[in-house]
Amino acid sequence: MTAIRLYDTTLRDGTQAEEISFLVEDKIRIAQKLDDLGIHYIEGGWPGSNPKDISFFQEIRKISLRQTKIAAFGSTRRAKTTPDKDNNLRTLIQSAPDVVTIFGKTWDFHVREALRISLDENLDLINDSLLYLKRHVEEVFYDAEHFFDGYKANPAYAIKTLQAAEQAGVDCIVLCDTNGGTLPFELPPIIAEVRKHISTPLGIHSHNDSECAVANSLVAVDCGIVHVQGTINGFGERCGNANLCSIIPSLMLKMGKESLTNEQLASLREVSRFVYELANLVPNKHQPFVGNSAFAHKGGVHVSAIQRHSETYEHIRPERVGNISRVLVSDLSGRSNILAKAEQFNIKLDSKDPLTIEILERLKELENQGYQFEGAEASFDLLMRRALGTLRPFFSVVGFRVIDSKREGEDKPFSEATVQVKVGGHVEHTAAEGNGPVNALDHALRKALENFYPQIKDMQLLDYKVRVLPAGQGTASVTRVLIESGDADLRWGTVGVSDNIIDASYYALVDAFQYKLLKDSDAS
Ligand SMILES: CC(=O)SCCNC(=O)CCNC(=O)[C@H](O)C(C)(C)COP(=O)(O)OP(=O)(O)OC[C@H]1O[C@@H](n2cnc3c(N)ncnc32)[C@H](O)[C@@H]1OP(=O)(O)O
Ligand SMILES: CC(=O)C(=O)O
Repeated sequence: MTAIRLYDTTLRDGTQAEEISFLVEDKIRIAQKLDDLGIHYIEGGWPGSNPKDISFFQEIRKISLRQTKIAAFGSTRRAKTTPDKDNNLRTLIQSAPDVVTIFGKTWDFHVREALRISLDENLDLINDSLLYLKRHVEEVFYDAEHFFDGYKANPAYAIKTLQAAEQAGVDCIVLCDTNGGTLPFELPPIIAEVRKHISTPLGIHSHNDSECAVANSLVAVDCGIVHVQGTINGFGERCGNANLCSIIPSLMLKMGKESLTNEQLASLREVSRFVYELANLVPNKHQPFVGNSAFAHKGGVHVSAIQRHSETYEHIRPERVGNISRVLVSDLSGRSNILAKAEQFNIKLDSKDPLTIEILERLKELENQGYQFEGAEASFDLLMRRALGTLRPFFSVVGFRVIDSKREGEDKPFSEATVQVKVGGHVEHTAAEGNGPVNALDHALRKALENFYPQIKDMQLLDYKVRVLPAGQGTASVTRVLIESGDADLRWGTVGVSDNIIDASYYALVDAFQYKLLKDSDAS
């Protein structure tokens, strides 16, 4: 088996993505996480670019890492200077990394238009920059920027630029698809030609502008490339970089390549989410391998089959990358979805039980009204228990009223809710103010229920989403409210639908409180 060296550039190319910026502390934490994951090289930044990146290299030296080598990134020297006087090259050496990676121009068009120098001058600056670095740094990598576009425009010159790097004794030459326009079938003949002229180990760095960055990286490995660059979650300039969260499992589980241990591979989803969290971005649900939906089964035909054998609709075992299989319920469900959910909620249900069909029909009817249970599993659990007649009625709401008013000269509107809640034989009448009508209703319901169920105090409303569903033929538009609640142990979602937003919120809130009481009573 060939071992593949993984080179992560989340902290450099990843930060070139719109909306992504990491503090030095974030970069250090991500570097430690990637070290635990087993990444071989971490490109920490461009020290010649900004003080934050200089400080990353100062700080990371104080941290003991298991096996990862830290790489600093920069460019070949500027045309009008010499390597020893070039500020960028000097800063790279001063940052004292394990590895230096510099990029240089391969494409004659770029040499003429971007650098505005002659083709020979460019060969000199690639060669003497790398020779100079090799004298000061143990391991030096060369990123051949725009390699594939350069090769297509002028193959002889593109190869000469790689030879200029090879003659300087670099440790790896990385073929870059900088503009991300290369398609997978174009790589094998080009890489085969490169291998006739270059014996230095080769790497790949692909961008995702044609949505082929992962495919191109895998094809390159299939052509004998041994060093793969990419980022966690595919963050990177424009449409992003090659996504290591897809490349790593494909290399290990499909191509039989050595890179991480199985245990490290099983932490991939956690690493992906950690990086999303520090980037302050919502994880992409539909991300292959590590996303929430990567192994979520919705169609009844799929659910029925995966219950017989999971591989019928799963390309790998989700546990291999730290993910799980999930069954969703919707109007595309069959009995298998209902039975799978019942099992998840510890509810005994038989496929031949007429109640299974009844629940399925009720589900489809509610989805037709605008309900959606994919993000509201707690409401679906309650729906099943109501249908089975096993839900303990912890409380009922006799009625509520919400007032929202604003007077001239007042900054904010005033919101107040009153509710009448019945618990056993007692009716509790409470009123509360809130920051908006739904918040007031939430406060009033809590105030009433806390007298009977003090554990309600532990519960918080974490997220509130409203969606106005377009009117169908002959029907008014309706509002769907999804609420996420949580306590110290769990988070759960509930849903309410009505043509009135307060009423829709009321249904979702009542389910949220019901579910809290149900789960606490099941646990006791
Ligand atoms: C393919 C990639 O993703 S490469 C990485 C790209 N990342 C970044 O650019 C982020 C960090 N960059 C920066 O902080 C800044 O651009 C700096 C500090 C590097 C340079 O800033 P400035 O000196 O103000 O130059 P500016 O950004 O305007 O232009 C880029 C300069 O680099 C030169 N340059 C570009 N590529 C190379 C190269 N491979 N070798 C040498 N010089 C290069 C350009 O010719 C231009 O110099 P000039 O204006 O003297 O002709
Ligand atoms: C080096 C690099 O980031 C690129 O060519 O895209």
